[in-house]
Formats: sequence, structure tokens, C-alpha cells
Amino acid sequence: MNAYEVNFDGLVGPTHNYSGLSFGNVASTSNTKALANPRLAAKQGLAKMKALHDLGFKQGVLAPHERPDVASLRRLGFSGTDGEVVARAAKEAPAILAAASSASCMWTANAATVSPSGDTADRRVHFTPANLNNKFHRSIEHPTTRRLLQAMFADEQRFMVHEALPAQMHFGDEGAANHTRFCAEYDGAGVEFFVFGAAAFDGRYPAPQRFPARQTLEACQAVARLHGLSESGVVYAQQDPATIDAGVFHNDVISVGNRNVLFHHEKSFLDQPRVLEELSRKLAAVGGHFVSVEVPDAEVSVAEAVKSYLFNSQLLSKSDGSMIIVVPEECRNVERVWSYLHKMIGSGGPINEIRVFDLKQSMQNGGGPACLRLRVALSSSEIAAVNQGVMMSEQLFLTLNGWVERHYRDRLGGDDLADPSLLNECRGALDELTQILHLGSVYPFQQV
Ligand SMILES: N=C(N)NCCC[C@H](NC(=O)CCC(=O)O)C(=O)O
Repeated sequence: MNAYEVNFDGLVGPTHNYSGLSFGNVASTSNTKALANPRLAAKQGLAKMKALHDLGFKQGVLAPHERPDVASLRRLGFSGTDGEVVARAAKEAPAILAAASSASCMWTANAATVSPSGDTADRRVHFTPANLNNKFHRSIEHPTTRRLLQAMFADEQRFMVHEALPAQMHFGDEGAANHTRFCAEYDGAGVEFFVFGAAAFDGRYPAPQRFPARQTLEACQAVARLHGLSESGVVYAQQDPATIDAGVFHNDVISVGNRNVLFHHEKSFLDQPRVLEELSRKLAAVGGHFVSVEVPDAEVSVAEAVKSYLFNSQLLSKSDGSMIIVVPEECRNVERVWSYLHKMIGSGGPINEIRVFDLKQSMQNGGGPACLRLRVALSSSEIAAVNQGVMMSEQLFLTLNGWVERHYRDRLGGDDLADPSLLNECRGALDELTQILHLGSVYPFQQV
């Protein structure tokens, strides 16, 4: 094998907090105003990265963003020195300050959609940062995400980092959370699977009634065009609108794929048999044998899937071809989910090992193991061209843990967001981080 899946996990930023910003994401709205522990959150994420690195998987780090985002606050009319901007927002519009302070970039499954070089017309790896247009606090992520990706994947012979799609609901794009790539091996051609919640220009598609559909069909099609994907290598599916209304705000809350396997709920997609048949047919055309591991509603309900985040798991291929499933602790707490998992790993199917991680700080905002990582399938020579400063190692793990210890608070509540020293703490930490990760000047405060 000459190609690998590399997981780039989001390092949780110093302003991690619970502000109830994501209508439609049950965990986010139900933990509004809970007291957060940014230091613990960052350490929980780092522990997952290190554990997967120690198991022999290729692991990288995606840096957090500058928060509060003073530039966004200025665009909304808050003026004065940076400190005055924050103080005015805190006094006049605390909800806007909370949005501008969110550490939501930690969920790097939403950072971008990635097409490996085996799938693209020009044989480069293509990245489109997601516009995350549905939520203000997430819509301000993509400019920094793009600069970070450019600093990590700088070799233009091998990598292409696009601009985000137009920032408009018609092209609402949530990145890899709604995208999965199937393949026989990580090298060679694959089949890219795009899942949308609604269509913006075509009234024939149904839409959820209660919660928003964040991703449109038109956004998926635009990304496929930008990346130069062939029609034979793409499958589109609509998420069942009833599941969005039940709290499945991204497809990665109801399904996860790896290589030739799709682990999913019975109610994941509209017209599910058609979707599975098309995936199977298109994967066969590139030499793969598609396997669907479908969880019946009678065994695990959609509500139990949302509560446990069973499908927000990572499937990782071991050297013998079988797969590990990486799940959050919450799966242990939902009895039927835990017993389903044990039944599955003993069934002789492709997934035969469970690893459980405590990611509670992120989970309370609706972010499980899969949300925290951006997958990039890369050949050995492409891996060599990645900025090596962001690749996990024993040393980087120790350095980042020490950095978190020095810079992060262990309590952060809503009122703390008004503290003017938080901005300087965050900037000081990130300035040091760009040196640790060899990123150069990627943040607005470094560019003045
Ligand atoms: N499923 C994937 N891939 N990602 C999960 C993203 C969670 C994120 N939560 C938040 O943004 C909550 C922030 C707050 O409420 O403070 C969101 O809803 O966009």
C-alpha cells in the first residue's frame, strides 16, 4: 500500500464554551450556559490524536482560530481599540460576542471537503473550505481555515485549496461531515458520496420542517465541479428530512464510511436501496466491493443514535483489512447501542474492534470523534509534501500538552467572554502555536 488516510484533528481553542448557538443540534441547545473547561477539552482531543498515532495511524493537527473574532465584530459596527470592540459587544450584544468567541473550528469534519488525487481531473488533492453558512458563528471560520490549509498543504503541484463557495443559503456547505469517499485501497480512484439536506433551486426535493437543512444539493455539485470529479465517481443522496428534524444536523451523525464499508442507520437516506445500489455499482467499476452495515431502527432508534453518537465514529483500517470503530463514551451509556456494538464486532463483519474515548467537553456541543477530524487520503509522496510541523509525534504531543497547560483556563462561562484579557490570552497562545506547528502568520492579528 502506497497511500494512507491521514486524520487532521482540530485542536480545541482556548475559548471553548457552551453558548447554545446551533439550533437543530440537540446537544448544543441543551447545554446552553453550562460551564466549560477549555483545558480539559483540548487535552481530551489531544489524547485521542496521540492514541491513534500510537496505534500506527497517521495523525495531524489543525490549529484553532483567533477568538473572539474582532474583525467580524468590527464588520457589525463595534468600534474602537480591540479591547473596546470586545467591551462594546459584551455590553450591547452579548449573544453576538458569544458567537464571535466560539471555538467551533475544533470540528474539522466541517473545515473542508477533500478529494484525493486519485479522483480529480488534474491529479492534485483538492480542498474546498466549507462556508458553514447556516450559522453565523461557523460562517466566520472559512477564511482562516483556508489560510491554515494553505500553510499545511502549500505545494501547488500536489495540492489545490479553493475558496469557499458563495456565502449564501443556496450554497450552504458543511464540508466533509456530509461527504464520504469509498475506495478499494486509499490509492487509485474512488467514489465520492455527497449527502445533502435540501435542494435550493429545485422544489421537487422535500425539506425538513423543524430544523434547518444545512447542506444543499447545489453546494455538493459545485464542490464536485471544482474538484474535477467524474460523474462515474460521484453519488449524491438526500438525507431523510425526518432525521434532520430528529436532531441529525449532519450526515455524520447517522452514517460513517471507510474504504469499501458504509456503517449507517436504516433511516439515513431517502430512497436508501437506490443509494446503496448506486454506491455498489460505481465502487465495483473502480475495483471495490461495497459493504453496507445497516443498523435496523428496531435495534437502535434515531433518537438513540443522536444521544450516543454511535455513527459519529471513526472507522480505521488495520493492516489485515479489518476495521476499528472509535466511539465516544456516550455509546457505553446507551444500553442498546452498547449491546449492538458488541454484537456487531462479533458478527464476522468488517468492523471487529471498539475503542472508546472520553470526549465529553466536545460532545456537549454535539461534536463526537468523527466531527473532530478531517480525513485526507494521501500517497506517500503527498504526505512527504505536507508541512511536517503539523504531524503528530511523541514530541509534538508533549509540546502541545504543555502549551495547553500554560495558556488555557479550566473554567469558562458566558460571563467570562466579556473579560478583555481573554483576547490577549488567546492571541499569545496562538502566536506561540504558529511557531510550534511551523505555520507562519495565518491569523489576522499577526498580519497587522
Ligand atoms: N457533526 C459534525 N461533523 N460536527 C459537529 C459540529 C458541532 C457544532 N456545534 C456548535 O457549533 C455548538 C457551539 C455552541 O453552541 O456553543 C455545530 O453545530 O456545527
